[in-house]
Amino acid sequence: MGHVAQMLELAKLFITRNHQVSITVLIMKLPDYIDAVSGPFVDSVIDSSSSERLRFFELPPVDPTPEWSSKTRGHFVNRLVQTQKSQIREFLISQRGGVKLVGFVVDMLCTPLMDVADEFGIPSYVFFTSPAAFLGLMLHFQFLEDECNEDVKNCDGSTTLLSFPSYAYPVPPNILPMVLVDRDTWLGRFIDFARGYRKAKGIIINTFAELEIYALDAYNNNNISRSEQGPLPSIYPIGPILNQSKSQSESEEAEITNWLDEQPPNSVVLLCFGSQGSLPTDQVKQIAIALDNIGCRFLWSLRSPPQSNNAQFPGEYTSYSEILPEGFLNRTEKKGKVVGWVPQLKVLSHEAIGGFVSHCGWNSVLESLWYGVPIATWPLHSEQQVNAFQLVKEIGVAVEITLDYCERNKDQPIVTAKAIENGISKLMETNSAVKHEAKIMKEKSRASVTEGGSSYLAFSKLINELLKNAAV
Ligand SMILES: O=c1ccn([C@@H]2O[C@H](COP(=O)(O)OP(=O)(O)O[C@H]3O[C@H](CO)[C@@H](O)[C@H](O)[C@H]3O)[C@@H](O)[C@H]2O)c(=O)[nH]1
Repeated sequence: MGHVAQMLELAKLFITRNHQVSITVLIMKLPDYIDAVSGPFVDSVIDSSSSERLRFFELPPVDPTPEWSSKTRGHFVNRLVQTQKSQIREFLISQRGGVKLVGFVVDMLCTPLMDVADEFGIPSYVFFTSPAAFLGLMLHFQFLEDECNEDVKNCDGSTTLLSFPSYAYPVPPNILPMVLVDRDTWLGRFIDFARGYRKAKGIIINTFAELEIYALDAYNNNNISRSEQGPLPSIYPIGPILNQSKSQSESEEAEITNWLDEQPPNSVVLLCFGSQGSLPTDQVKQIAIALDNIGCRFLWSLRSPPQSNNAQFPGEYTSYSEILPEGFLNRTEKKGKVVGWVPQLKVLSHEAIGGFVSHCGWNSVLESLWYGVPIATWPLHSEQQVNAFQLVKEIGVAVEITLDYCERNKDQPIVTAKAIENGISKLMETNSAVKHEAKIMKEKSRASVTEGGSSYLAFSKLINELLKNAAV
């Protein structure tokens, strides 16, 4: 979701900002048992957004296959990429003699598809939906591999802090993304993605200059690369691009917003762990105990483990009493609400929200800062641990519940109710430094996309470059 929604928003931004450009979005839905959230979401976006200048082209899906499991995932992804390449090739052939194709924009995890654009002489641009600091780290992966960096190899056990050009502070090795540790399945693939970034004509990134000063300076000064690798492509920090699409019915949304309307300003803590975020039952219980003890108002988006297929989205329980401590829902009825999916952007915009316990997916971070809501970090997977670290140490808009809760260990440690209570109390303190910083970032994020702001200008530059491609 964190990639699909933003790609669609980027497409909309292109046609709003320029009247010459038109966009075709190529999209392939995955079988429901891999991803049941984005399929219905994409359908609703297609219905509401298609226009003469914004077309959607659905690539036929790869056969549903029994191959999908954590062991065979790599093989499945290879097959997926090969299928997509041949389908995109056919699509491009069908466009010959029609409009001039000025650019091919690929998601940050789809760069192998750039080969097809190369065959047709179309310049490729990468759309990077994670922070610029993480882009720097990805571009650094190859060195770590080449140098067989022992600290990184043993990062689960090591405590030696590691310096990376795109992070302002040395990084504890145990928070590095799983892909660096899982050498057999993922590292090679991520190094390949990063090779794609170097080959691209430009990297469009969903961040803004004022938020990631350190990482963007490191990139622009070419500190991330080695001289033999040549200069990096132009980078376009054009964010924040926010997920404006609706993924719920009016009545489902209203149930939540009506409840928020009844709460005092800045009194409610939102807990939401992203589109895929689910936690083990024991962990859910600890959160409930913390909320019970702390007595703070809360809105909790509670999703079940992905293997369950209960409700509209896998990841929702049919009954919360299955999992929550006895009597919890009754005891907290007046001050708390437990739901499945939340209309997150709308919720964050509500004056009742005073803080956000988040998995630190980058879109959630940008959405929170857009409304000046401070964050308590609870990263789960992907690059979320390093995002959390950056938010706490460098940007100063978040307090830490945990920085290293992750899927890396089979025996996942449970964060105790006490630690959760401490984190939420700090988050909800009035006049705290993180609240203040989040408010400042709200102003900066809005200024960046207003005419003349840093992201506005970066987007103008991108469009000008695309139009120059049209002239070639
Ligand atoms: O109940 C929910 C849950 C999620 N969302 C929306 O779904 C999106 C989630 O995006 P994000 O916060 O980035 O989380 P993920 O979907 O987990 O994003 C993936 O992609 C991100 C961008 O690359 C990475 O930063 C994350 O680590 C990776 O997990 C956001 O727009 C949310 O507003 C809702 O509206 N309601």
